[in-house]
Amino acid sequence: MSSEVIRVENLSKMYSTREGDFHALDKLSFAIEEGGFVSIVGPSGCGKSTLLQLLTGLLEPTSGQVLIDGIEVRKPLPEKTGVMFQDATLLPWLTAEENVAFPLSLCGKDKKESQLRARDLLKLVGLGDFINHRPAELSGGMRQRVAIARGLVRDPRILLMDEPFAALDEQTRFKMGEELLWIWQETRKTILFITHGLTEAIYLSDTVLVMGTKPGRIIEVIPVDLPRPRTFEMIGSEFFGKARNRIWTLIQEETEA
Ligand SMILES: Nc1ncnc2c1ncn2[C@@H]1O[C@H](COP(=O)(O)OP(=O)(O)OP(=O)(O)O)[C@@H](O)[C@H]1O
Repeated sequence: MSSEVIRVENLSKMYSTREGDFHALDKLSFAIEEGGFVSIVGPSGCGKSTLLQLLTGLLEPTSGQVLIDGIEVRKPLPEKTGVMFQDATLLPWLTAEENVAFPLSLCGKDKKESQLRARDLLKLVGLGDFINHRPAELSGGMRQRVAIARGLVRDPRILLMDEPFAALDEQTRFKMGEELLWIWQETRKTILFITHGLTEAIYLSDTVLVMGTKPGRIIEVIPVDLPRPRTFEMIGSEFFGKARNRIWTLIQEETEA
């Protein structure tokens, strides 16, 4: 039986600005089951990154709460949540292996053990032959794979991903999505994936949460009833087309409102 790993309850966030309070998120509520893959899409500025920062514990909610494993998040919990951003944010002077092992060195783990763990993860993401390469010697897709390995290094149950493949070309992006699904199946992590790509969201996820704007809120929950493994041909299916049109219409209505 699956259990709930993430619960977001009536989550609201106001930012104080020179013009007064800005209502970024309004009473968001949703839950993600263990091992689930949930994507969030919505118009620019609807509060996706704000939501992710609240989930990481980097930002405090104005009201409501985020629960991880039933416990309220009040500070970053790197042992529970791995985070990935659009920019791989690797340290340029470190090798791929050292970058992946870096979070372990911060919490005082044994160096040899950390190296072995980093090496295993680099193999998992297909970079076993690149452990001694520095970020400048890797392609954009490879750098993102190093960032995935680093996100997994403390073996968190949850991966929070904020547009991780947005800067990649279309083919690399699709390939990275396939690889992420494979890694997800291997590791059974719970993934929350923020994207502007509607096809990407549907292709990867069990559920797509569509956000509206002003203030940011969830306007529709779209279950993706497609079998796994997902295949490229599914993108041309009637279900896929309908789901994409539905999300597109919702986002257009929000941007025009
Ligand atoms: N620190 C802040 N202070 C004031 N307003 C902020 C702050 N951070 C974000 N905002 C505002 O909150 C709203 C939501 O921003 P956020 O970055 O979460 O949206 P987003 O959906 O991730 O946007 P995008 O899709 O363009 O990346 C925006 O209107 C933004 O201008």
